[in-house]
Amino acid sequence: MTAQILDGKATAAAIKSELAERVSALTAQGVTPGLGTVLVGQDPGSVSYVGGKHRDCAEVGIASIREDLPETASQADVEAAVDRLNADPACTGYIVQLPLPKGIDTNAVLERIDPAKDADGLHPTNLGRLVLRVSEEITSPLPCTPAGIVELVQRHGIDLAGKDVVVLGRGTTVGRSIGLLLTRKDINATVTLTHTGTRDVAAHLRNADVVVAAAGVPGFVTPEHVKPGAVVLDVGVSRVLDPETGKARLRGDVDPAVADVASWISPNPGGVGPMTRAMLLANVVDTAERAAAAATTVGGV
Ligand SMILES: Nc1nc(=O)c2c([nH]1)NC[C@@H]1CN(c3ccc(C(=O)N[C@@H](CCC(=O)O)C(=O)O)cc3)C=[N+]21
Repeated sequence: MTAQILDGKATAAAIKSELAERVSALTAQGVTPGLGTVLVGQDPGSVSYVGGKHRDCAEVGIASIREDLPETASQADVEAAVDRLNADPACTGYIVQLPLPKGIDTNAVLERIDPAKDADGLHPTNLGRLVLRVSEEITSPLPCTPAGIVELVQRHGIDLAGKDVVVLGRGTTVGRSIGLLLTRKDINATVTLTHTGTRDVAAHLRNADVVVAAAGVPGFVTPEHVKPGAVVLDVGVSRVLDPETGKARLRGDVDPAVADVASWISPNPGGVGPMTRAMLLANVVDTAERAAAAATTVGGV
């Protein structure tokens, strides 16, 4: 068996064209959504992701605002950049690129983001809303990678209701939040979160209907780990040195041979990464639409 491909690139392109229409409608009302980014330092991965986000914005008509700070930036410098974006009416949503350099208190920075402008959905208020709302509609920004995974799977016609999902990794952007989304009543999956303290990760993996691999360990998930017919999402991104070329290349958490066992697999690159970026744009458009609606309500009836 060879798995079918969860095509993140094509799905993200479809979402971007839907968003471009909503951006046109907003622009016609005199509102231009604007994405801000705070980038501290010159980590090649972060520089490339942030660049990609601004290219995506240009594609759908979202304005871009950049705050690029040196590696040596202090806590106060980073917080001042956050304050500028909070105050800037041209910025309707923004992200602080993670990880921040050592010595910066990441949680203090994330908590300083105006929750109404939180394009990453990582502000405690927005994560808290996700905790509180199990069946009600969610009208606050969702964490981009979990939202992108759900969208990718659903747009390929896969139903997650009743499925056993095993998540690898307890990072902020994926592992710790995806269960909140997958266990909502409209999705209804059962979620097991595994991490470096889990006694027998392989045993959990072998029982999973769906694997979300976000451990950041290249090639961690092998064919022996995967139940035949399982759906496998490869979220991890590591840069590894290719011994043949001597150049760094991207490697996911999933051994490509898993495609012989799984029913569906997300390629990496070309899977969850482009979906994460599309969901970031969706959050920016959503927040801009809400801000426009609030402005109309205040001025009108
Ligand atoms: N505040 C914050 N929010 C994030 O969402 C965030 C972050 N910090 N820090 C780092 C991780 C990682 N991340 C990726 C996004 C897109 C791709 C992506 O589009 N990758 C392409 C390949 C890109 C390439 O070739 O370099 C792909 O998978 O096809 C990858 C990784 C977002 N993150």
